[in-house]
Amino acid sequence: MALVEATDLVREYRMGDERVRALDGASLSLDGGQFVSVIGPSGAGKSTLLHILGALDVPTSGSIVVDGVDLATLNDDAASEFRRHRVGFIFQFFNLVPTLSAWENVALPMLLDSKSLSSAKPRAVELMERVGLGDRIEHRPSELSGGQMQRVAIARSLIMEPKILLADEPTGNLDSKSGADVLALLADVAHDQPDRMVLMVTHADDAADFSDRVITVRDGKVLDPGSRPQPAAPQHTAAPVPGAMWMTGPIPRIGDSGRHRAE
Ligand SMILES: Nc1ncnc2c1ncn2[C@@H]1O[C@H](COP(=O)(O)OP(=O)(O)OP(=O)(O)O)[C@@H](O)[C@H]1O
Repeated sequence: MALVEATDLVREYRMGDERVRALDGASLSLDGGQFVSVIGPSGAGKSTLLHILGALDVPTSGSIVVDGVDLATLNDDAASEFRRHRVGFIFQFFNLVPTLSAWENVALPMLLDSKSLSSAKPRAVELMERVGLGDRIEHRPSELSGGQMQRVAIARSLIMEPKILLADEPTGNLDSKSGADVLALLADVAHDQPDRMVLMVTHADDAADFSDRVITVRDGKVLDPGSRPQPAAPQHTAAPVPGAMWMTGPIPRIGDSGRHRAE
């Protein structure tokens, strides 16, 4: 079974007497181990699709199953549990807490899951090293570049070992070099584990260069709904991004540092 199976998703918004169909029968099948870009014109329904995949929103009709969980059946508590443990979110403006250090930002999801700061630290530091920022763990967000802040956000999104990473315009606020580094890191993260995937909504011109698959959304529909694995990200392996030497090696799992998350 695919990691993500969406069938005939409809999301309708009511604005007074008017109805807007943000999604209008969108279907999609996605496998693990892939970096998938979602492109399409403004207002096509890309963000709406991403929100539904991440259990931030529910469809008006249609079915959405992620990692074997039927999201339409979840109550609020179960949806929040699903988001905490199975989904990582990455945003255009990083959403880091300015008063916390970089590693504390990375550890935050574990604190929200009732872990102590001290027990979360080794894992947070491991992930900071994984994204190439082992020498920036005590820096505050204001002391980091945009690209570095986004790498902290990626480390944070990984700390609960999610099955899907959802990124909404993650390079929209970055220069092209930092943006390419972030895209290469996301591709690397997707390829690390066969049961994890990264889905990114983007307008970036070079996104396709790093993606295993590019999906177009138009008028609330997915134009290519099939699951179609393609050769793994040729660009960043064939032609490494300059300065991206930190993008090697598997992401350490929580068990590697002797801790376990509560289920
Ligand atoms: N909360 C809402 N209430 C009413 N209409 C909404 C809401 N959210 C989205 N829409 C409408 O649904 C449609 C799809 O919006 P969506 O944000 O998914 O598009 P998008 O493809 O992500 O666009 P962009 O590339 O500009 O971010 C748009 O017409 C939008 O105005």
